[in-house]
Amino acid sequence: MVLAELGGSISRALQQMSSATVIDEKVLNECLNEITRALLQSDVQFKLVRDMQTNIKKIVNLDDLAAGHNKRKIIQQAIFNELCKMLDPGKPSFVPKKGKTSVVMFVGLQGSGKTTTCTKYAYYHQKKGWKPALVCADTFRAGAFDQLKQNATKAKIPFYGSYMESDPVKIAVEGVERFKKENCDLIIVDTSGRHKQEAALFEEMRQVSEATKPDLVIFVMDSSIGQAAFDQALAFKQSVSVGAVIVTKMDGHAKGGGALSAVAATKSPVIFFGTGEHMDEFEVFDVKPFVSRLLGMGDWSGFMDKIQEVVPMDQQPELLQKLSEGHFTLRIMYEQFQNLLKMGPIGQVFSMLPGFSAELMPKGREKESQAKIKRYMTMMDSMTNEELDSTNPKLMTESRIMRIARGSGRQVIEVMEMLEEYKRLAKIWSKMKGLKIPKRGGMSALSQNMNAQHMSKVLPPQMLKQIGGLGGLQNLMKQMGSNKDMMGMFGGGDK
Ligand SMILES: Nc1nc2c(ncn2[C@@H]2O[C@H](COP(=O)(O)OP(=O)(O)OP(=O)(O)O)[C@@H](O)[C@H]2O)c(=O)[nH]1
Repeated sequence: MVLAELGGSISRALQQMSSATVIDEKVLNECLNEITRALLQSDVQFKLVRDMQTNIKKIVNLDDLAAGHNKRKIIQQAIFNELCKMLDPGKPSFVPKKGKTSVVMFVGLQGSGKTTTCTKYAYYHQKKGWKPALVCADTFRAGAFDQLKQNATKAKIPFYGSYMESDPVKIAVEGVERFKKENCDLIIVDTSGRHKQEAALFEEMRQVSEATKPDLVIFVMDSSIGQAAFDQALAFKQSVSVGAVIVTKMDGHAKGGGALSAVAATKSPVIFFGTGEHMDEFEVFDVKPFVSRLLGMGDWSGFMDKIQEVVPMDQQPELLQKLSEGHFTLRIMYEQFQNLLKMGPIGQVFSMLPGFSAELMPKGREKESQAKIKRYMTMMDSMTNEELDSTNPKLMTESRIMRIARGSGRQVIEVMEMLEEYKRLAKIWSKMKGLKIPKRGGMSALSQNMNAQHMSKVLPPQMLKQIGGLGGLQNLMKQMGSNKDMMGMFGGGDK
């Protein structure tokens, strides 16, 4: 069962239970069985699911359920807490410090996405001002060095490897030494994989680890390996001292359950997850937002974080001011498109919003939307400053439209379509007029000042429908406001 479906199945099971007139043990058991089935289909290990069922039964008090309390919420909260508990190994992983040399070794089976993930990890830190370096100690797979070299060159990250040397330990040691001398603060060692767990692989891991003495060993796991996750993770943990997990390929038909099993097997936290083949399709793993997404509840804080990431802090007050004035120009639209493109795949961003499932923005359509945005921006590049900064649509005369089309090599009809899109957005923005702007806290503070009315006006209609209209949105926001844990989930509480 893919992630987006799990939330739906759990919601249905809860709905059925809350519509029963009397909630007795039998009804509760049926509901929990239904949820158990959904979790198993999402690849959560059988033993974990069984323990969770037992725990929930202990927590949920039947008398509370009968006394007119919100049964759904009580059980949903219990499931939420249990899943969070499963993903929390109780101790944090080693965290490298900027400016101080750390060696991080990556291990995992062939094809798990290890090499790709090494570069993503390096790139993520490089963007934050670190000085990372990559060492290719994978001498088993022909082409592994070329792949790492290509990725590293693209991201302008120094790398080390050899076409001639066949001893992975020797390469690893040489690479680490060289980058220590060059004062790199994050030395990443990519190791060999094998198609399956075999003694030779584990022996090689042990030797590389012994020789390079990594501060952290990261186990990379493909999220689509299903119920095999627990045993695979355990096998690696028994050979090298795995201290953290990265789960890859969480996009598309990913099942999230494997992550829970990997944590249980390695007693180490998941620290990042991969959501695509590109360098920036990589996210910090945060337990509460992840579980919230697993249960189809959205990840408001992740969405706001993305916005924080792409709208520079110094531009935020200005943008918020314009937002509150309902003053929307083509230039603002251009800047917002730029920000949107920086955010990465649009579907990935929208899937973080509560109630918005990935199904609404299928993979193929994302590319289409991005291409459209880029097309619009090319047309706007042919506009004058006056046109970009005006809110007066009358400036856009027929001859100007034809000129813009010619200048950007597009059809007149496409320019008109872009202007229609501008009008549609301007209308949405005009409804934001009068929104109270918080003095501090930028975008995330603003999100807490929005009321359901404001939100309903800016959300795409399709999405609003999915949440259950204005009523559904009000409920959702009430939940966000009335429950401390839920607040944490959506970024409003003391997470
Ligand atoms: N969709 C998707 N594909 C990914 C992700 N991470 C890696 N891949 C793809 O998975 C394939 C295997 O990735 P590699 O990085 O070559 O795998 P590896 O584990 O290093 O393989 P070995 O070097 O042989 O051990 C490549 O086609 C990657 O582009 C991800 O998060 N999502």
